[in-house]
Amino acid sequence: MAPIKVDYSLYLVTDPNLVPDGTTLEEQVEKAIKGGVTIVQLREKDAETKDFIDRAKKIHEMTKAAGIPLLINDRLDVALAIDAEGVHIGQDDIDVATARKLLGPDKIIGLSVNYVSEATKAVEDGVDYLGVGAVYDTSTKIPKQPPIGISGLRKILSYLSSVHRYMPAVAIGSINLQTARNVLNLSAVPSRSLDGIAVVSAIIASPDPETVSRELLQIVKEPPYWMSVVKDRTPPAIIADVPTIIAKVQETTPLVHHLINRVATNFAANVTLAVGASPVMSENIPEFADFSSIENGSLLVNMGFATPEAVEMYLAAITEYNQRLRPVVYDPVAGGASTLRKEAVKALLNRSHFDIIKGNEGEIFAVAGEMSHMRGVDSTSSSSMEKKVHVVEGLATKEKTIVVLTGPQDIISDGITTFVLSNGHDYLSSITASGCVLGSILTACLTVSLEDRFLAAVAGVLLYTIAAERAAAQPSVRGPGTFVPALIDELYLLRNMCAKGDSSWLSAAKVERFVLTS
Ligand SMILES: Nc1ncnc2c1ncn2[C@@H]1O[C@H](COP(=O)(O)OP(=O)(O)O)[C@@H](O)[C@H]1O
Ligand SMILES: Cc1ncsc1CCOP(=O)(O)O
Ligand SMILES: [Mg+2]
Repeated sequence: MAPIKVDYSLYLVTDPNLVPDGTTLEEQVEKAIKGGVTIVQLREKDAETKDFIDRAKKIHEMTKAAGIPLLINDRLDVALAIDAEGVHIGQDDIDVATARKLLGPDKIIGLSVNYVSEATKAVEDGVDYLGVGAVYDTSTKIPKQPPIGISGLRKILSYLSSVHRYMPAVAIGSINLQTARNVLNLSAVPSRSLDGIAVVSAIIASPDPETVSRELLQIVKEPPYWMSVVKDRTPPAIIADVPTIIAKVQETTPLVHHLINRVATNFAANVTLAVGASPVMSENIPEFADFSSIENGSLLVNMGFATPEAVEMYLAAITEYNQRLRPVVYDPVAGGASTLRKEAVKALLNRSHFDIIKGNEGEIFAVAGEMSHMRGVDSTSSSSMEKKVHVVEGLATKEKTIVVLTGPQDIISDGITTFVLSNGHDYLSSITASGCVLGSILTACLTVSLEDRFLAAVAGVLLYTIAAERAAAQPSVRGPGTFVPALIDELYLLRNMCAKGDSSWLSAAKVERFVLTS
C-alpha cells in the first residue's frame, strides 16, 4: 500500500511525441511542476532502456525537489533502477500481484481501468489508485477501448462508493481547460467524486505548461460551479421574485444563441424579441468561440434536426459555452422518437453540462433513460403525476440541472424542490414549436438569473403560459392561426408591464409544490 498520502489532483502524464519544437520534455515537465502538478507519470513507449533511465533520473530530480511522486509507466525495471515512487500499469501490462511482489508494499501501483469489472479486480488485487478512461476520444495513444464518457466514469465512481476502503481515482482522456469542469463535476455521484484529472497533451504540448497547469489545478480545487444554494421554496416566495427576472431581461437584453430547427426559427426569434432579449441563429462552428465570449450571452440547443453533423455542431457549441461558464439550455426535441435521436441524447449528455433541460414527457423520459413513448415530436405517453415527478427529480439530481417537463401541466424541479404549474391554453398544443419557443424564453430568463436557475425556469414558464391564456381570450383570436400573433403581442405587453412594476397579471398563476410520498 502506498506509504504517503498522495495528492492526485493534477496528474501529469508525459508523452515525448507531443513536445513543441524548440523545447524539451524535461523543460515542459519542469514548468508544469512550477504550475502545480501534484504527480508525474513518465511514459516512454519507444525509448531504449538506457535513454529511458537517463530521462527518468533527470525527471526524478525535479519531482523529488518538488516533493511529488514520480511513477514510471509499465517499465518496472526502470522504476526499480531509479527508485521511483511507483508504477502505472495497463490491463495488458505486468499483472498487479507480480508488480507488488517486485516493488514491495511501499511503492505506488496504479492501474488503468475502463469498466467496473476491471475496477473490481483492481480493488481485490490491492492497487493504490485507478486511472479511469479514456473519458473522451484521445489522440495520445491508440485506444484499445472506445471512450467511456461521463456515464462510464459515473459507473466506476458509483462502484467505488460502495467499496469498503477508499480507492483514489483519476480520469484520463482529452481532459483540458474546456472539458475539465464537466469531467470533474458531471461524473460525481452521491458520496464519491474523482480525486483528480490526468492530463497529457493539454500540458505537454502547450507553449505555456506552467499557466495551463495552474489553471487546471484551480479548476480541480474550485467547488462545482453550478451548485446553487437550494433554499426551501414555496410558490408564493418564488412568484414574488418572477417580475424581477422578467424586468431584468428587458433591462439587459440577453443574447440568446439558438441552435434550432427550421420549423421554429422565425417564431423563436420573434418570441425572444417579444420578451426583450436578442436572438442570434448561427450553426457556424468557427464563430462559436466569439459568441460564447459575449457578456450576457447564452446558448439554446434545440435538437429538432438531430443529424450526426448537427450533433457534432451542438457539441462544439456546448464545449465553448461550458468552458466559459455561460448558460446552456437543452431541448431534446423528439429525443425518444428514433434510435438515432436516443443515441444523440446520450452523446450530448455524456459531454455537456446543461443548466436547464426542457421537453415534453416523451422527451424527458428519453433523456432520463425511461421508456419513452413518442410519435415524431409529440409525446404519446401519459404517466401519473407521481411517476413524472419521480423521473424529473431523478434526472435533475443526476444531471445537476433544472428539469422542465411540459404538457397540460408543467413540472419544474431542481431535484429537491418540485413545482407543478397549471397555466396555459389548449391552443399551445395546436401550433408547432410551442415547446421550442418556451426554450427561447427559458434561456433568456436563465441568463439573468444564473445564481437561481429554478426561479428562472418558473419565471419563463409563467410568463409564457399566462401570456397564452390572455392571448386566447382576445376577441380577435378564433383559432391557432390568429393565436400565434396574439401570443407574441401578449409576451411583449406582459414584459412591458413588468418593466413598469405592474405584475398584476401574475395573480392568474396556478403553482403548487409537489412532494413525492414514496
Ligand atoms: N393541453 C395543454 N393545455 C395547456 N397548455 C399546454 C397544453 N399542452 C401544452 N401546453 C403548454 O405548451 C407549452 C409546450 O408544451 P408541449 O406541447 O409539451 O411542448 P412540445 O411542443 O415540445 O411538445 C408548455 O408551456 C405547456 O405548458
Ligand atoms: C415539427 C418539428 N419537426 C422537427 S422540429 C419540429 C418543431 C417541434 O416543435 P415543438 O417541440 O415545440 O413541438
Ligand atoms: Mg418540443
